[in-house]
Amino acid sequence: MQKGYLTLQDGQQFQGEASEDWADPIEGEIVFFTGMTGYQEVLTDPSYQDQIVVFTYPLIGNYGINEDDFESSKPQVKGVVMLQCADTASHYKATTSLKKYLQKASVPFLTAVDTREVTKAIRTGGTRQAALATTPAKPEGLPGKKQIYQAKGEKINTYGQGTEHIVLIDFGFKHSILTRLLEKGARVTVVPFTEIHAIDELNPDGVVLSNGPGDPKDTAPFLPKLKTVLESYPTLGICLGHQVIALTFGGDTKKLSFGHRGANHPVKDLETGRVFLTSQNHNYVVDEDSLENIALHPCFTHVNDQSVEGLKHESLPILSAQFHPEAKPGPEDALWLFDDFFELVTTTKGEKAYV
Ligand SMILES: NC(=O)CC[C@H](N)C(=O)O
Repeated sequence: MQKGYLTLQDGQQFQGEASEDWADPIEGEIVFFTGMTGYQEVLTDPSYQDQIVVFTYPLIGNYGINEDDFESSKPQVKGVVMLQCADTASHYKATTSLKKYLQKASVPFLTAVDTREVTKAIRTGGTRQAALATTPAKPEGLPGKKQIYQAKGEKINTYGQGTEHIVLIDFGFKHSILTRLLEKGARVTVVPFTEIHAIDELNPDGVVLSNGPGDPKDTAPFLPKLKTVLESYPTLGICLGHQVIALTFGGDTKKLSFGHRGANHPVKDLETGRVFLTSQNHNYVVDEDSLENIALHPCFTHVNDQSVEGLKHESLPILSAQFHPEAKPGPEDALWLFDDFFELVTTTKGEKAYV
């Protein structure tokens, strides 16, 4: 068993055991996820691209990896830090163990790390650059700078046969968003955000802006076209998609110190006062002060830190959520957001009033 080291940008170091057949140091932005389960969805969610994920739950991997819970075709994380990782996959659906899955995909991981201490360090000093290596090594890169999703070369694809035609703009979408839209009976065309100019030819009944990695402000070159899309079709924005909607209408985003990543984040609906639990994974939030003189208004807020969790447009059929209504991993308490969106789609269908 070879030793492994996690070193944070400020020099704090944590020792553990390194995964086999791995020698090259890696660097990434270190973040922590607090859910007890859901590691497969986390590892394959493109929003985690280039990040090193620390799982705060002490035992990870006990139900293995299955064929149903992939959010994309491969692990997207740069590295993984755990206290204990199960060698055996104890679930009837498991097709491989977590360790074998990560090793096969050449994703380095550390075990036997005091993940509680690492999490405290991230909570105190914030999300930042870190290195994983088999010898003590300080990260060289700049803290937290990631690129938005590299969608180059990806094609426009249509799924399902439904009557409502939804265009899902892909900033690095989770498969479960597509699945939820198909479950609602939609026909869904996935369009890489770099191909957003093609949207009008597709004549959609509604548009969904997906989640995705990186700083939402890096989408700036696409915002002028996005504005015409938002003014033309009922739209639902999820996570990065929500942040991008705010930016399009002149709002601003800011970075949280250590983000929200877990499966039990309480969110309040400002209209009804109702609180529901949500699945979350983000570093950035919409800056509430930036919304004062624009046509978007907060409709949901985070109960723990009062950050903006959702927006509604005052006259256009636009709805957005910072949390993940599709869940995966996490509670399905907010699935109704898709119903609200489809209501916007069906009530405005055929109306050319704002087209
Ligand atoms: N899940 C997401 O879409 C994340 C959005 C953005 N990359 C953030 O970290 O805030």
